[in-house]
Amino acid sequence: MTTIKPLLVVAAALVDADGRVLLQQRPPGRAMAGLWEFPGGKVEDGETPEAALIRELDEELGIQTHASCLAPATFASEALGDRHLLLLLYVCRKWQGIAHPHHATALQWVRPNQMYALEMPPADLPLIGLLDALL
Ligand SMILES: Nc1nc2c([nH]c(=O)n2[C@@H]2O[C@H](COP(=O)(O)OP(=O)(O)OP(=O)(O)O)[C@@H](O)[C@H]2O)c(=O)[nH]1
Repeated sequence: MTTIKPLLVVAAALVDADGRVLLQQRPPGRAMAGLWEFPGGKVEDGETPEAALIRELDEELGIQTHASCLAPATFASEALGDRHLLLLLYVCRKWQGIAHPHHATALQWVRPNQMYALEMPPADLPLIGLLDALL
């Protein structure tokens, strides 16, 4: 029997005062290059999901937030190569600093209904309608 190891990833829908959400574009030379994704990344051993997301937001965007500002919103479950991706999506409306693309090719602020026109990872597609209904 094949054993499938889950891959735990956390990501944030950072929402601004106008209800727009921050997406970042994956850089060239990596899996899913050019696609637009929510900032975040893998949860490392010994980390809580919230600590991982706070770390990733600082590393990727240079913004700081707190676990109390991360509201669990929804999740995605999708085959990813020989792993199975479980992506926990949080909504965050409060942070310090201005987001800059430290790793991404570009950033953009979009309303959820504008995401349908963007190329996003397959796991993210079911999240669009859920975010649209939630925000
Ligand atoms: N951050 C983020 N990752 C996503 C999204 N959707 C999605 O399928 N993923 C996948 O979840 C994993 C995120 O981990 P990561 O960003 O640390 O992984 P990576 O492969 O880019 O970096 P690595 O060099 O650390 O392995 C990637 O396989 C990525 O393709 C999303 O909206 N945001």
